Amino acid sequence: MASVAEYYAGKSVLITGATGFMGKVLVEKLLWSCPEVKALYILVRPKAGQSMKQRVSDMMKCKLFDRVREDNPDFHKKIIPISSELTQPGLSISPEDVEKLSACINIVFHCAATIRFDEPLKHALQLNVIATQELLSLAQRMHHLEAFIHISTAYANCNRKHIDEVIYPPPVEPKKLIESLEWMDDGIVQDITPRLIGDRPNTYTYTKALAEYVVQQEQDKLNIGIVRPSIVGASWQEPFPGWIDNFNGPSGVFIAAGKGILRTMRANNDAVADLIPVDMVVNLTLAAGWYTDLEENILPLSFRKHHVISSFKRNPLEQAFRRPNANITSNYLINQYWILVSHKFPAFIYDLFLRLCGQKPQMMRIFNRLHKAIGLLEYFSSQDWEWNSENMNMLMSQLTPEDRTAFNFDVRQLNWPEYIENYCIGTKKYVLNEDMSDIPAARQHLRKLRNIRYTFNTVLVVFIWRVFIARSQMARNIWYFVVSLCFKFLSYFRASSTLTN
Ligand SMILES: CCCCCCCCCCCCCCCC(=O)SCCNC(=O)CCNC(=O)[C@H](O)C(C)(C)COP(=O)(O)OP(=O)(O)OC[C@H]1O[C@@H](n2cnc3c(N)ncnc32)[C@H](O)[C@@H]1OP(=O)(O)O
Ligand SMILES: NC(=O)C1=CN([C@@H]2O[C@H](COP(=O)(O)OP(=O)(O)OC[C@H]3O[C@@H](n4cnc5c(N)ncnc54)[C@H](OP(=O)(O)O)[C@@H]3O)[C@@H](O)[C@H]2O)C=CC1
Repeated sequence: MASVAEYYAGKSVLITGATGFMGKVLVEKLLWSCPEVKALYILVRPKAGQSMKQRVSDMMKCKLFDRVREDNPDFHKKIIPISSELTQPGLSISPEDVEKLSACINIVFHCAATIRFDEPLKHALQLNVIATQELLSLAQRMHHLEAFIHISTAYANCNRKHIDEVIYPPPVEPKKLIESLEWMDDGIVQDITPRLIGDRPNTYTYTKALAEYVVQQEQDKLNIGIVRPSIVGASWQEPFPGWIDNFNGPSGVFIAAGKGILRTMRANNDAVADLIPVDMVVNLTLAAGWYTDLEENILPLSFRKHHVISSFKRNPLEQAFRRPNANITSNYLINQYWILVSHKFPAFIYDLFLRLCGQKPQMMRIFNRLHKAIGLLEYFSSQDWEWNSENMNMLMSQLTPEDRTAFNFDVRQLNWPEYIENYCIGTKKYVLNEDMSDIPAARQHLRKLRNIRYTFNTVLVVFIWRVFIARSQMARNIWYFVVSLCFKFLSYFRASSTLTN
């Protein structure tokens, strides 16, 4: 059997979602590790006033492509953008482009999706399900297609506790749902969405489950592979440690914790996050494409510990609101208590301070957004799942020793503390665009915050003393009782230590 790089040599690959987080890393890795790949056709839409060409050209200037650029300054010649809006009929690909793709594509990687948890059902269905159907129809017209790899999510079946490497029956027949939603206006769809998604937490996981079923329906006609990554995080090693470019999933949580905004979160302490580095997911995806005869190919990975706070204390973010420190609890009431004491109260005080300085209050607004985001993630951080991963182990065993290094997806090799440290540094450098040379100033800022906290606590104690103790006889009695008890304990301790000596 050919090595992975040999397999991709001379092949034309079609990628959807290439401008996204995972798509970019996939494009880079293909160019780097499979330099003989013939062409990468990427489906791109114009966005935010930028033309498709401009977007692709900006993407290729990104630091992510540094090593590829150094190795081959003409690498962009292999990337062929195809204009496509996936929510439009026929994916709005021109007839000429359809012809071109039908004639040359060997492998399809379908990464595009809406991953928002609050996406209206109609839109999530349009992009995650209908567009997948359209892409499968296009794939069937491709004369030389060898594999169709669909990126799903390990949470597509999160309504189950144990998830096997199978496609479960869909919650509803996708065709029927599409037909019924067609005539409904957005208001009605919004009203019935909770009933439709049932025991799934959001439209994302619901539509991803439907998409898997839609893909499976074509398994007799195409070589299908489905990859189910769990929570995709910053890169582990490639192209360099810590690459991340968005606030999704854990990244937003990490940043909020690093900025000292997030001080409490509801999570199951025994199963913090099923995190997997993006480069491992990409390696796995490329290996899945190489192993084309596979019927289903479902590959979840998991992670349980976080070292976020200590990492941010070593490498602080600029202008933190408070010192990083987060309480993780599975208890609803304790969490609500900390939200009040550590989120809302400091936000209120800070906004009051801003108002007094004649500025616009902003902290409450930031916390409201944070609570919305954390609330949406809570379902995933508070539960534990068991995933079967036999196919992943089997795939690993099929790789040559060289490929096991070049396309490594063995999560056991990860040094998690080191990975999380690089992840946190990555959020600082690539998401927030902060300079590493500012770290001494950021540390100084944290020291200042610590001193402010000490001063604040002292003032608070004196205040409580004045208000509650100094004015009430009963409080004074309790206070004297506590002090005398401490005094007696100290005397006893001193006497007994003298006796021992
Ligand atoms: C202490 C250690 C604990 C460790 C413990 C970790 C446990 C961590 C468990 C995670 C568990 C995940 C499980 C995923 C499982 C999948 O399958 S991964 C798929 C992941 N998908 C996501 O994560 C998407 C979730 N995000 C969303 O749905 C939406 O962003 C939200 C949360 C509803 C917010 O929507 P919104 O209010 O409309 O805001 P949005 O338009 O997204 O963003 C507005 C702006 O704020 C920025 N922004 C977004 N989020 C943030 C943020 N958190 N902070 C600052 N700015 C932000 C955006 O970049 C954007 O900037 P502009 O582009 O406007 O300049
Ligand atoms: N991130 C994660 O933690 C996880 C992700 N996944 C799956 O991995 C895949 C990739 O996720 P990720 O890279 O994080 O997502 P991103 O949101 O970063 O990327 C989504 C991609 O889809 C494209 N896209 C969205 N809407 C359209 C449209 N209407 N027409 C054309 N293209 C469109 C986006 O293009 P544009 O730039 O134009 O918006 C972008 O390239 C998804 O299928 C997701 O379900 C699975 C598990 C976890």
